[in-house]
Amino acid sequence: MEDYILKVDNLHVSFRSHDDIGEIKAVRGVSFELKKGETLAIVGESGSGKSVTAKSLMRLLPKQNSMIKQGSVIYEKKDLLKYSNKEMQKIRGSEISMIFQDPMTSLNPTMTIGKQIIEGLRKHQVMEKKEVIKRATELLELVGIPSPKERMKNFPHQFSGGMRQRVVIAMALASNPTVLLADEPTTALDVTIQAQILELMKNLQKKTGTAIIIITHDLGVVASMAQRVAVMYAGEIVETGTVDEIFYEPKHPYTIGLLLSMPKLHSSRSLKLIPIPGTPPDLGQLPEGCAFAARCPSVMKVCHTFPPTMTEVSETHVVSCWLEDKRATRVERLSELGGSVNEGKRKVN
Ligand SMILES: Nc1ncnc2c1ncn2[C@@H]1O[C@H](COP(=O)(O)OP(=O)(O)OP(=O)(O)O)[C@@H](O)[C@H]1O
Repeated sequence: MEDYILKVDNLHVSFRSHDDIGEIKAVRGVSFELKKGETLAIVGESGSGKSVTAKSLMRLLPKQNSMIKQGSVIYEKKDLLKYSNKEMQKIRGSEISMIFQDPMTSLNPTMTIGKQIIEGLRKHQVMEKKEVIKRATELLELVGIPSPKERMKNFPHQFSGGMRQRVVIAMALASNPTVLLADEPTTALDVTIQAQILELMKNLQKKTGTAIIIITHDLGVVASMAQRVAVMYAGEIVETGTVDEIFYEPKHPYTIGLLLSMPKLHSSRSLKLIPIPGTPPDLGQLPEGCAFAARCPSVMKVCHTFPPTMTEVSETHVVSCWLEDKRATRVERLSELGGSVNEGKRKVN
């Protein structure tokens, strides 16, 4: 029996460029599985395609300039990419919910919080008025809003940023979704509130068994929330593994660079943060070989010519890098994180 709830296979998403002649390849062959009740983190630099991936699953991409070119998103044995808009509307917000970085994206500023939650509940279930009000109040209580009955009468601007995000979580979880997509849900919040919101999401997940995809560039969030991590670079997943595999045995030079450039994991002040030199490639003019080659401290000749394919490191750990590919001759491995490989030994069969 399949133990995944969602399976994304070879997803390709492009945008038409502003001048209307080029193609921006924002997502290029993304594949992953989400298991029941687990949390998968998608990490990567800004512009690596994390949000576009999540929005594709929800079919929330802008219609005017985006194209899902290839791939499938299997949920409940059916491909969501083949659903009609009407069918998708039924799934969205009920079986699959999404939380965005800015809670105001999901809230209507002109409607009271109570009315919005009630409308959300009624969209997906037939409920008596009294029952629906009771459920809405319970939801606000569940996410830690004090005096929920009174707060139902307030408008979004009468809540703080953290409280608004709690309301959005309450709305997203109102229908007990099987999958929750959380796109940078705590980025806009201060550290204490961030910790509270993450704790809240974890507790709710324990109760409901919801599987979560969390998009973040904060490795502290990954460590506290996720069991597995997918690392994205220039529209591709370059490495996937358990949190321990990614944090303690990263294989892709980009993952290593990402870990070294992030402050959250360094408890000791003496450790210097090392930014990844260079910038990601233009998604409208991608290089022939590996998209990371131009920035890679361990680059080999082959990397500039042929794109790498996925190599299995363990049952749970895969990486798309020539350094791990048996077809490339053995190269001197990085002696320490961030070190560079001896240029003279970079030869490929
Ligand atoms: N509406 C759009 N129109 C044109 N191109 C877009 C659009 N949205 C995204 N893109 C392209 O897709 C790329 C990936 O964007 P995406 O929002 O998925 O990045 P991200 O990894 O989520 O970054 P961030 O962490 O900053 O949110 C962008 O660099 C951009 O080139």
